[in-house]
Amino acid sequence: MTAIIDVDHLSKTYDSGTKALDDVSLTIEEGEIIALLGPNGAGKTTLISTICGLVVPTGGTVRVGGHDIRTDWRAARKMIGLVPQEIAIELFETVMNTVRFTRGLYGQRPDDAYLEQVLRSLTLWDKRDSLIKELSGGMKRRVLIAKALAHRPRVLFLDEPTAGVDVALRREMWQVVRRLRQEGVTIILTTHYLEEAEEMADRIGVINHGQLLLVKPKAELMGEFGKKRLTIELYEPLDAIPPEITADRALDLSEDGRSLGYDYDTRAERTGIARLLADLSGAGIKVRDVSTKQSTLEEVFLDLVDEDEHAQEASEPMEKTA
Ligand SMILES: Nc1ncnc2c1ncn2[C@@H]1O[C@H](COP(=O)(O)OP(=O)(O)OP(=O)(O)O)[C@@H](O)[C@H]1O
Repeated sequence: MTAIIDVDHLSKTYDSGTKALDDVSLTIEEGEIIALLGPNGAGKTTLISTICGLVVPTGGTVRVGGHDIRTDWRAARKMIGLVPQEIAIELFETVMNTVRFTRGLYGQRPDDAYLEQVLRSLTLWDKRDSLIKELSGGMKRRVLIAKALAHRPRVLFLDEPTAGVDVALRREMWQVVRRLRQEGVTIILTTHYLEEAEEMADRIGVINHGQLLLVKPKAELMGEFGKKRLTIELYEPLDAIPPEITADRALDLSEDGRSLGYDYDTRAERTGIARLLADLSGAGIKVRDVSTKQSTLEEVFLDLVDEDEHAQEASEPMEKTA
């Protein structure tokens, strides 16, 4: 695969003094779907807006298809489509005219055959002559995608594509995005829905305080940071875990004393499960059932952000309490 976007040591400090991006470097391969996760105010929109040339960086460079977004912005922008967070479109215009107009804005020749293909792929073709104000919220969102695709970009940015959208519509949007990827469009999306990233992304980037904490293939992220929890149900309740069992293990006993919880790292060469079960048996503790649960992306994400918060706190100078 070849890199279509190359972000190198990008920084942005707004005039207000807010440091929204702090030395972000990121390479995005052609044809992938990458999800950017981060809490409110982490810098996701700023990163997208800077790559799209809407926000001027205070440091670093961005190249899109080899074109620098500042010195060669016309060529860079042609390759990009942006679906913004807010629905802001002319309500008294038809769907078809809306996308035609956007194509014109990019200085491209009319190409109704291509726009028909776009509207069909977004199941908007039947609505081509409807006014935007007559459409449902989900259809309006799809018009935003159609607009972003009107000039045939190779990279599509989706800023929280399903914020405030119901579950059925969210799944529909996911299908739309997958279809676009099949057509070869590279997709960068920001989301607050971990399920969305888990469902769709090839790679996941986590942003906090303007810094890119990591970017990893989804499977690797889940495997590397994922922990598993083993639950051991007991025949007889325990008042406390015998000391010879606790040893140096991360074990906990449920309130009713009927089950033991054991957290282990999926990366570890030895999980210690066999030894734990042997020790339980040796102590005469009979096991009724065992089950395991893999941590979700949500838990992995919260752990990462939490770790970063602690690291930030530790690096901040202590306030004087005079
Ligand atoms: N135009 C602006 N002027 C000044 N500060 C801004 C501007 N836009 C964003 N910020 C600040 O920069 C930081 C990053 O904001 P940004 O919108 O990029 O975060 P985000 O991760 O997209 O957040 P959310 O998930 O809430 O959309 C925040 O502290 C925000 O208040």
